[in-house]
Amino acid sequence: PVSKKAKMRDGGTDELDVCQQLLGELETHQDAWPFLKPVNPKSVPGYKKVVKKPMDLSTIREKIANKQYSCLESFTDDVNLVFDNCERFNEDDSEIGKAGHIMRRFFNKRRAELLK
Ligand SMILES: Cn1cc(C(=O)NCCCNC(=O)c2ccc(F)cc2)ccc1=O
Repeated sequence: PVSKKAKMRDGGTDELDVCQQLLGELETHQDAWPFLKPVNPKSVPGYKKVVKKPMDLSTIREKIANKQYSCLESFTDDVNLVFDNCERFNEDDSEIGKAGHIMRRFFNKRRAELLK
């Protein structure tokens, strides 16, 4: 496979490669289940009022496909939005709250590794 160093040859495509690599790893993580699809406001009372900017991994996948991310930073902002929304709405010691913390730590670790 392409070496990590080569990944950071030039801005554009390489950053997009890193986004796709990271998103794939988030989607297949065992604790990703709360974040795979948009939260259904009908089945989660209060969510619509509390969470002003909903975001989830399938929406991020769609945005990548539609070339809506200009750089790794704009992609990172949406990933962080997923986990910030989660912290806002869920107790830290709840199942979904714990999954959010695990997934955020995993994302930050893998992003740092891929940028080395
Ligand atoms: C991020 N967030 C999610 C929920 C939530 O209830 N989300 C639906 C989870 C139900 N989804 C599954 O159980 C599932 C999904 C995919 C899969 F492959 C297996 C199981 C509530 C508050 C909140 O802040």
